[in-house]
Amino acid sequence: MLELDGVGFGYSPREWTFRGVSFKVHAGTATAVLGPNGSGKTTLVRCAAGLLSPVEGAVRRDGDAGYVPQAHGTAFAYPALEMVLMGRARQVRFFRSPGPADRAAALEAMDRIGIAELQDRLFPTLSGGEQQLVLLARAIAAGCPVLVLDEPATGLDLKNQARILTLLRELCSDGMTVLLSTHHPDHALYLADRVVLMGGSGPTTGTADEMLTDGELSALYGVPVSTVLYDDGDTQQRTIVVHYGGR
Ligand SMILES: Nc1ncnc2c1ncn2[C@@H]1O[C@H](COP(=O)(O)OP(=O)(O)OP(=O)(O)O)[C@@H](O)[C@H]1O
Repeated sequence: MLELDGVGFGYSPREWTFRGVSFKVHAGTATAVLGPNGSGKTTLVRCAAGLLSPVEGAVRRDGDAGYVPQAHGTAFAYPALEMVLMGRARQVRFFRSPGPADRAAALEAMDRIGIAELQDRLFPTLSGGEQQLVLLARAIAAGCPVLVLDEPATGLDLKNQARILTLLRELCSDGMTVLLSTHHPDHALYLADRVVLMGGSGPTTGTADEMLTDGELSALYGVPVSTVLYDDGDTQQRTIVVHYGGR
């Protein structure tokens, strides 16, 4: 479980990035944070993960949160497996090196995401999408009950986006609490029970079904958006169509 209660944050004393954010993510469910560039999604998920302290309000979690940042360059040329092993830091006692169980957990996480073959590659030599997958494996290897992800699909090709969405659904089925920010309303429609919409007149929360409507999405992004149904195996799934304008 992850709960935000009246959370407000500002990078400077006189300016709020957002105020009054309240929502609860139950174990076994996912909540998606959506909004335009600069609306405060990264700031909000960093508050939720405990990486930023709210100026007001409270964040409550069942336990530690695994955090997946947007892929970023690092000065340290560690092999990918060592990057994933860093996720095990909580399990490794002071002055000890990671043991066989930690290596097994790291490899299992890489295998689950389908990137075991990258284990010996130096992290900075990986593509942006491959780095993103390694950072996800690191958070999964940590074994935390709460997973917070900042735009996890950014830089991923369509197959890897599908792989991550399927994996996140599986993790929810395993009982994990998932909060993610995303620029993909279709990913929120696929994955999330509830959404937080940033921007406009301030953050609003509700179920994905009631919030992700043509009207709300068009207003949120300032461009006409329609939701449409498609057959996805045995189920019908909603996705979005953006009206770019005819030529
Ligand atoms: N370290 C910082 N110091 C000062 N202002 C910051 C800092 N980080 C972000 N901001 C500002 O806070 C606001 C929210 O930024 P944030 O990165 O949370 O938005 P976002 O919705 O994640 O954006 P994007 O979709 O572009 O990634 C922006 O106006 C940004 O310029």
